[in-house]
Amino acid sequence: MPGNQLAPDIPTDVLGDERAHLAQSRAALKAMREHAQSLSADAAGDWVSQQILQSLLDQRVAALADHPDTPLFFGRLDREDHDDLPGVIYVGRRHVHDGASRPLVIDWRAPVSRAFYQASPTDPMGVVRRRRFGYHGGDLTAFEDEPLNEGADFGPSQILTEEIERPRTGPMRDIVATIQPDQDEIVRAALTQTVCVQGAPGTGKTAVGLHRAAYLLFTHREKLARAGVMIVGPNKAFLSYISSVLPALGEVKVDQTTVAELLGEHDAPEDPLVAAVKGDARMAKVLERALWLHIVKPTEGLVYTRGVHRFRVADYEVREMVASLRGTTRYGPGRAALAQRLAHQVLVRMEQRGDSPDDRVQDAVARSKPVKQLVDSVWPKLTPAQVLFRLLSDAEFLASAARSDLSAEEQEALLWRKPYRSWKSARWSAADAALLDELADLIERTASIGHLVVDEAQDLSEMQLRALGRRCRTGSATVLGDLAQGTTPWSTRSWATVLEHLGQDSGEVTELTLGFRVPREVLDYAARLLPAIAPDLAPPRSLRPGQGSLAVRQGGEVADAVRDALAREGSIGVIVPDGMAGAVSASLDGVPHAVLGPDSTEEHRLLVIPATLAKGLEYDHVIVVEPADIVEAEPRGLARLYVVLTRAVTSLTILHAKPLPAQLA
Ligand SMILES: Nc1ncnc2c1ncn2[C@@H]1O[C@H](COP(=O)(O)OP(=O)(O)OP(=O)(O)O)[C@@H](O)[C@H]1O
Repeated sequence: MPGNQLAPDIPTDVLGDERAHLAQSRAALKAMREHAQSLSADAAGDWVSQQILQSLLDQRVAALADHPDTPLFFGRLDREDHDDLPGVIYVGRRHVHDGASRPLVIDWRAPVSRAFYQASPTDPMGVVRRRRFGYHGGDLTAFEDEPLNEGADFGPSQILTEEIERPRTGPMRDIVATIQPDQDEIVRAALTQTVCVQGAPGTGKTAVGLHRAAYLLFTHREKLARAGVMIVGPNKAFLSYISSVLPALGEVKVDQTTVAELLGEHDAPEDPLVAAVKGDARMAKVLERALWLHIVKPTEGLVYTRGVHRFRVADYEVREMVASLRGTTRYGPGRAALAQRLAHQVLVRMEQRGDSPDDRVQDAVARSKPVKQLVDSVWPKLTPAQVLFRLLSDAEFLASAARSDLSAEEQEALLWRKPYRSWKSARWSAADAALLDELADLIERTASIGHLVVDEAQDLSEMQLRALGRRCRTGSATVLGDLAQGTTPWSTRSWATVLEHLGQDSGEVTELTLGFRVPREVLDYAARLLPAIAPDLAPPRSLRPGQGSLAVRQGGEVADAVRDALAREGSIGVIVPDGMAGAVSASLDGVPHAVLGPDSTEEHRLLVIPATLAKGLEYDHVIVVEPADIVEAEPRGLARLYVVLTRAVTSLTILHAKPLPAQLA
């Protein structure tokens, strides 16, 4: 029996039977949806409960929508029959059952579906035969059978090959039908396990991160519905590119955001060297000291008057209270605690006089004017902006906060050349945003969510990682990235360091090594840059041979290369040095296209892409203009070029007038 069977030589009655099962499943899903629509929220007692129930019912109805352009299932397992589960299982995007609660399709995330991704001739996991379906629109068009009980290996799946060779149009699609065993391991790792994935370009890191979010939401629905799941990507254009994947998997309640959106959209320009100091984790200690330096040693006690009586708390007692609170609480709650302790001491005095005040009296004393005045003078109310403003404008204050943690040169670099007049008029940089966030957390605890997925994590500063780490302090994270694609002044060289600053030291580092995007010829060419940018990484491997996918032309015109690409199928990205975007766009006069911006969300078949925005994206045909200028433009220009050269799915054309960088020549 052949390992693979594909249309057109398949027995049509097999496909006919499978189509009948699909039709039956569709009808059952329709009935499930109609049933959900018929349920009323009126049963809930009060108005608020009715609204909540109605919203849950609406979500349920939306989740039961049938998408006519994808079939309800993409795989089938025929199992050895020695448990309670059905002998035949159809694996799809969601559960579907008939009127008698008999499962017709089982969610890909259910434990029993795992064998669809993991079973192999050496470990069949109770599966006799795995069937994968090919489809066009919503219709089944082919199938491929793998007998798993015969011990023989059956080469690469043609359905997978067709899926990854398919021309790309529009936003990223889910990969649920073709998740590979090593990817599946990551997707299904336990919720408590933080996973860090190092992977060469196109190995599916982003795809895996998104599917992991969907898997966790399914498996721990109740917990994560409460605690929340968040995806953090490099910019809005990237988020727009990945935005359809989770909704297609039925998950609509996941926050997808950028670091800038999360920490505050501050963008005052800044010297990269200054940004690098601000991004260093040593700043955490400096900020902590800067905040607590605002506490003033109490020199006076408290006098509280009630009627004709005066109650005193001596200055040394106030000093003791402040000393005992310092370091045991965050700054904000510390203020409230000091007020309560002062009030408590007043109550003790009242009791010593023979009064018997209750808790309400203590609260009233804590809120009274003399207590507030004393707390404000000793433990002043502060905002993050006030503290950072002082730190960046007052050399003496910076020196006392920095101690020996920052060198004199580093302190000098941190101080604003032209200080702002007040914290209210200060303009903050992206690096400042992480410092403000650190201070905010020192003042009041940041709430933690259940699970955080961080993409392109190699580009985050230590302080940004700390900011993200706080947001999953009591949860876990999926950290995705590629050390070779680090382009910021602070890009990391080690995942252990990333996990440490994220506060997830026990995270497990794993690697994806097989590329699904970039043709081998292109990937091998780009990998010539690796010894210069990430000498410790092994060269990436590609699943796709892609003969003839690479063209390097000296003196070629962009318009000609674009015309050739337009004659073929699929999307086209013209990636240019940032400064050339306008000129290249002008040279395409009359050819419909758009220039990608950091906030772009519309779709275009032909895009001009500034090199610094290309990260994470992919196009069928990529035209890279003037690599030497891309390298020249920034300190980690070679890494930027590596990113740019690895965006192509089908073809890469390089146009250059200047000599190519030595590594590529
Ligand atoms: N198992 C798979 N089956 C089909 N397609 C896949 C699979 N894994 C990844 N892909 C596809 O490969 C392409 C690259 O995936 P993805 O963008 O997730 O890679 P990445 O590792 O994040 O790349 P980069 O480092 O360049 O950002 C995407 O089109 C994705 O859909």
